[in-house]
Amino acid sequence: MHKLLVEGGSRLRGQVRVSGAKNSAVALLPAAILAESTVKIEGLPDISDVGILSDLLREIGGEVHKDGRNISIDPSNMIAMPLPNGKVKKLRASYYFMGAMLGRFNRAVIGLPGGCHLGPRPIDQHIKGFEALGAEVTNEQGAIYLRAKELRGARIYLDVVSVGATINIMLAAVRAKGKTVIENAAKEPEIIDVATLLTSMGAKIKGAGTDVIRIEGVKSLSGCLHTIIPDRIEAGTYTIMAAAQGEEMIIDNVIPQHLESLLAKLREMGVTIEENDEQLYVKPGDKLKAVDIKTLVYPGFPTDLQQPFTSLLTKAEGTGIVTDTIYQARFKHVDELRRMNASIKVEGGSAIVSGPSKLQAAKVKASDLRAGAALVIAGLMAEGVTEITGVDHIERGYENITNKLIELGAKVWYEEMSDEEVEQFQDS
Ligand SMILES: CC(=O)N[C@H]1[C@@H](OP(=O)(O)OP(=O)(O)OC[C@H]2O[C@@H](n3ccc(=O)[nH]c3=O)[C@H](O)[C@@H]2O)O[C@H](CO)[C@@H](O)[C@@H]1O
Ligand SMILES: C=C(OP(=O)(O)O)C(=O)O
Repeated sequence: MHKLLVEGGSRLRGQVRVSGAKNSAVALLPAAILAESTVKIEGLPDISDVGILSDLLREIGGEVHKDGRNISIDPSNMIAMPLPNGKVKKLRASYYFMGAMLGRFNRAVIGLPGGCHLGPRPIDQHIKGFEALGAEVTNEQGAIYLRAKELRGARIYLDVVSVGATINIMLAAVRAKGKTVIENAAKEPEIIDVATLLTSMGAKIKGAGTDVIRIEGVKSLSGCLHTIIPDRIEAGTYTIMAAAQGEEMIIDNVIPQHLESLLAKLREMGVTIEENDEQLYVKPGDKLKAVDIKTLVYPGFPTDLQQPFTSLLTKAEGTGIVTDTIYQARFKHVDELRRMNASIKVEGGSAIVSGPSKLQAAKVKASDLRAGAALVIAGLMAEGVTEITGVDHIERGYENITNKLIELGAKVWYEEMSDEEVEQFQDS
């Protein structure tokens, strides 16, 4: 087991290239189950979630060949193999095997998903959708059993706007008989990306990216070639880093429109940001001004950037209030930032950050993926060498973060943890 060390103080400069979007990749891979010939996806991020999903596709009989960032998946010999345990528990997106396998085989057995612990993460809306399409769904000893004689299109109103439920219902509905309408659908760019792949496979989908998605079921889907969109959360993380500790930075391979809510907030703080088609140029002002943020569904401020943004606020002058309306308990990073001398309290579902604080290095733990990103940003700003454990969370979503940071002039490296440190980590 290793830990990540971050020596604070270096100013970052230069260019960083953003990888393919994790939250697209993790849906595009299971979507390939629905095809009858080879699906090729280009530009995948090299992260552990992608590795695990590729293994799961192999477990059910897929022929998966990975060549750097490109993958080819031949689903023709796949079978409805139950996946009640094991790797499915390691990530959130294994739930997409439910929709995709149901869509292809009319049945599936999938263990309840893992992923970041952000408070309760129910999947009732996914199940509501599968049932509306005609599946019988039971939870037996922590695994979801889905069975249908035949899937039939339906009108489904989501009680909660959910990225996962929207995509999962799309996956199950594209080969169902007749028309499906998903109302109150999520509008995240990753949903459009998945709909684009499915459409290239022959699916009939209208309205992805709006809150009403209409799907006309087709009998079969074929292989295709798809290029993934850039990761707006990775891009946002480096943009926040640039605001926190950059001299001048270019964030490359970005769709700036995907980050409007973040860019607006950074500009309000006094950060200079210029945009072109694929890049952001970021230069922090002499002083940063505190702002409030409230996370919302897309195109609102993304919950996945809330934790990194909280680290940035410790450097700003004044008080900033961070409210997460998607995951009210997504504040595990706050205790760790306080160990680093940040002045933050959590009150009534908001974190109140008073700045500026001179951060000090400390031994801290990444409790989840974006908490890890928040601690890396804090470590870059802090005096001394910050030691971050829980690195596997960070590796779920950030490709090659150390190399990318070193290229920007940061001093970061991995070290093997001692037996005593591993024990302490496991007990904490
Ligand atoms: C793999 C993936 O894409 N993960 C993203 C996805 O997670 P995920 O798809 O799990 O998140 P959702 O959009 O489903 O969750 C949004 C909100 O709806 C609630 N909810 C969701 C489903 C459900 O059946 N019932 C229910 O109550 C959740 O508890 C949460 O409060 O969107 C989140 C919100 O943008 C991001 O933080 C995650 O990075
Ligand atoms: C919460 C996240 O991921 P997941 O849904 O995969 O746990 C995230 O990407 O910030």
